[in-house]
Amino acid sequence: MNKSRDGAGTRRWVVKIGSSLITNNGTGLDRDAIEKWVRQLVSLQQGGIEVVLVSSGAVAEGVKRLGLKKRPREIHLQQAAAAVGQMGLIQAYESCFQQYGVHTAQVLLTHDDLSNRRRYLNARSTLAGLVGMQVVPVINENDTVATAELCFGDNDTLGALVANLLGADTLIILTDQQGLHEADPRTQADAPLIAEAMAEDSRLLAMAGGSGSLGRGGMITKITAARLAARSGARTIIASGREPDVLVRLAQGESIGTRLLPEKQPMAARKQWLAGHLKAKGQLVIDAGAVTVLRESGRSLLPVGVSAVNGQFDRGEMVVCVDESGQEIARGLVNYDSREASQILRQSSRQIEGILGYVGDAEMIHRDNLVLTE
Ligand SMILES: Nc1ncnc2c1ncn2[C@@H]1O[C@H](COP(=O)(O)OP(=O)(O)O)[C@@H](O)[C@H]1O
Ligand SMILES: N[C@@H](CCC(=O)OP(=O)(O)O)C(=O)O
Repeated sequence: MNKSRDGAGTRRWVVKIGSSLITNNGTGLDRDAIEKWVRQLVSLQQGGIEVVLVSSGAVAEGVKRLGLKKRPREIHLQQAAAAVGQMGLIQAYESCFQQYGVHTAQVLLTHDDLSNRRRYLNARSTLAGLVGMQVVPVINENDTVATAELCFGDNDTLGALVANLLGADTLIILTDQQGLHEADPRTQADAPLIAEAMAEDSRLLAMAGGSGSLGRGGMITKITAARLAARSGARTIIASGREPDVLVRLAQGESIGTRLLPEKQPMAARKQWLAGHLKAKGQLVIDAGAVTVLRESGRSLLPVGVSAVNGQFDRGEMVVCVDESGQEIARGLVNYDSREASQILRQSSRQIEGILGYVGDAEMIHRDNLVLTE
């Protein structure tokens, strides 16, 4: 088996910690448990794995801080509790990571942030910048602005969308059960654990029940998240966050919990997603040198290779790259809007700042966001 599929050689992991797990019997945060996960996350990072954390717990901590008896039913009060509790959640992670000299960054996202093309690229660049500097992003849903229609509804989905965004190879969902069982262990204690399945396996959803009292998604959203993560080639592991050294052991390739596998490897899947799911908004005409570089070396498209810009598009939208005879060569997510692209075409990347007045990306389209037309 490919090493990167088996834990030890894996490069980028999104680890999601659920509400049911992070609370101490429903009363605020379980700081001892947070300490343990942080120690493991630092050890993964030291082992060369880029780590991004998606953590729930804001509402649970807010409920405790506000002295409420239980999670309020009204959405606006849940949002208020989340705003209060997020302070404690971030404080807990920040202080634990600081013991190891590791910086953390608070990132609050909504679904809208990741479906809007410009914000998608911005979120991607910021998160990639953070992990590149060995900072651990601690992501949560932006509950203050996420309304019922807009919100992720659960952080499992958020974890999967972040895995898509960053091209992560693994999404780990830590929860309060050993993994996905053939039936909800709360109602059927002896239901066997599923060790491995394809994320798309249609039998899985029938096994999943709803959430416990604290979480929102239950197993249904974890399976849906695994399917979403698989679209960009990430495998998902659902495991118990109470299992000693669970993250470290997973990184060593130990089989713990439930593995839900994608059909395709990350890069192939991401490119298929790019090619198939987005509508092209404009066109870049590229010169013969750029055609060769794209086709033969798989490199990024630089402004210097662009000879004309057709149509109107925003940063982050899909554009088609054609050669000077109009034949399609590739398509990809463009780093500049059509007005900026027209200003910097045929220019070297070093000149972008002088022309636009700010430092943007060196590439017109980064190679990770570019798909060659067959
Ligand atoms: N088939 C299943 N296997 C395991 N757990 C299940 C299953 N169906 C439903 N569940 C429930 O899902 C819960 C975990 O989901 P949830 O409460 O949303 O957790 P989290 O807050 O970690 O996301 C478990 O406590 C369990 O009772
Ligand atoms: N943003 C909320 C999300 C909670 C949530 O959906 O939790 P989970 O059951 O872990 O998917 C919080 O931090 O409390």
